[in-house]
Amino acid sequence: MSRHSNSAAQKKRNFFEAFSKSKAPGAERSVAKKQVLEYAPNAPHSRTKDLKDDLQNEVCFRDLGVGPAENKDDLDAPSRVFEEIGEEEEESTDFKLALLSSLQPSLPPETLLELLLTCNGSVSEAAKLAASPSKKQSTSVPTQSSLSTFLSPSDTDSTQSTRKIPFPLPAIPKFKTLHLTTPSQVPFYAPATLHPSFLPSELANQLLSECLGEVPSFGKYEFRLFERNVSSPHTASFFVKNEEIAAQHRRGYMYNGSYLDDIRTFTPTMRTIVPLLESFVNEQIQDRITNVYPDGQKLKHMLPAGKWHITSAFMNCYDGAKQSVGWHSDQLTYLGPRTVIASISLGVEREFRLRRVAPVVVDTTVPFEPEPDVGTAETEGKEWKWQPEGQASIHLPHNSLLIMHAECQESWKHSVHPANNIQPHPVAGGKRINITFRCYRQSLRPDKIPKCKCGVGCVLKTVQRVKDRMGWYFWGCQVANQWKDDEEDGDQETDKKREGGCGYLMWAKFDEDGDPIWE
Ligand SMILES: O=C(O)CCC(=O)C(=O)O
Ligand SMILES: [Fe+2]
Repeated sequence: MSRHSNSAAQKKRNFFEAFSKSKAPGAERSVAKKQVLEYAPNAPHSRTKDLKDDLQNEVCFRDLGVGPAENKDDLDAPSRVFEEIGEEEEESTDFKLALLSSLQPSLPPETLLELLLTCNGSVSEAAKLAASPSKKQSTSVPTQSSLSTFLSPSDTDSTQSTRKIPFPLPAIPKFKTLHLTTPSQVPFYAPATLHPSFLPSELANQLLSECLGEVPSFGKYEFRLFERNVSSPHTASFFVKNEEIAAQHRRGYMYNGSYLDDIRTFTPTMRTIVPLLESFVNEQIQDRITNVYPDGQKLKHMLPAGKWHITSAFMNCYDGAKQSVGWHSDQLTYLGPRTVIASISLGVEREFRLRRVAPVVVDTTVPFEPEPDVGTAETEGKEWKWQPEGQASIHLPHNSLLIMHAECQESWKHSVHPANNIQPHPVAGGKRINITFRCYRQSLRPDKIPKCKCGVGCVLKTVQRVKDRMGWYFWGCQVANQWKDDEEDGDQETDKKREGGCGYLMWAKFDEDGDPIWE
């Protein structure tokens, strides 16, 4: 049974934050017939330049290319690990493990493997990490431990905690993957906070067990990209906090033109951890306002401090090393601008990547004019040209909490990278479970959101690639990203219209606290 239905086409599947608990009957068959592509983050890059593509290209293929190696001395953070994209996996893992073992003979193989994974396969960096003082004190590492347990206090805290986090963040050189190996490094290179082990361990294990009970009935995201049906290489489902919110969702929450009709309520442990999350996340938001954002003020459109609360969550399951999620930013339709998302990881440790794709825009009511000294954009005459950047890589162990802060969805994209190897988790086996807890706004309920000319609820997005409009919000038609079923073939005119949608676009305005202003 599909999680989406639509009065016109019950079986349509959606993109963006589309969710399906289980596949539609016959989905496998239609997938094969229609040449469904599995959306892979490493697929060839397709650069888009205009607003139409901003609308259609929510998933941004990884912006890779062969370019000159950057000078590693350009950046001066000693504990950072850079790797050239494309240099990974030149030797087999066994070979690397043997090499690492010869450099660090006192460490057990599982420790060496975790080090190697954490360092994305770099033997030299893994050896450096293994040689750090706190590492030498302990030769056995608990399964799925955070990398922070390897590091001496000087690696984790003393240097970083006294430094001010820059805003906006400095650019990561293009073609580089910057491995952030300790939680304290994270906010210096990505708009995020990492807690390496958030819940009491019993509670985390209980949550994991409940989630593992849910995942067998999850389905893949299915959507349309560049006129082809595509399915995401992982499974997911959607949850809301209580029945009252579920009832609201059943009355019309849409994702790419279809109603979300299969909604689960939080499991008992999800409910238990809501207050813990809300209090920690609000604390972190306040800390960021005080210490990071300009003039100690919240960013325009952010919820006031203390107001972040959980209404809903996506639960994702990555079964095995190769399951992943491609580059995307989360759909803002019901979240509104400058949203904060709290993401808990359970089971197998996987690599989460973040890449800035647009300048950080603070005031979106006037045409964007970046400050000359931010180092995140460069000018040619009067035109601001966005420079492609490299990416930050954050390894998310069991029970870690990653907070994506308010600038994350508008200016950055994120992905879960396919892994070469994973270390199986004693309970989850090869699976990683991820729950992204979200705060939907009452002011952005479905009945308040504009409809496009196709009669379908609009999607809210940010302009990320069009000069002079960078950071502007718009309501747009999302029909082009609807999964197209077989039975829609035949009438060429109708098919053509469905394929491209109606092209509806309306600029979106929000007040200081991010609630919509309708004119
Ligand atoms: O699995 C993750 O860490 C990220 C999931 C995600 O990006 C999403 O649910 O939108
Ligand atoms: Fe996401």
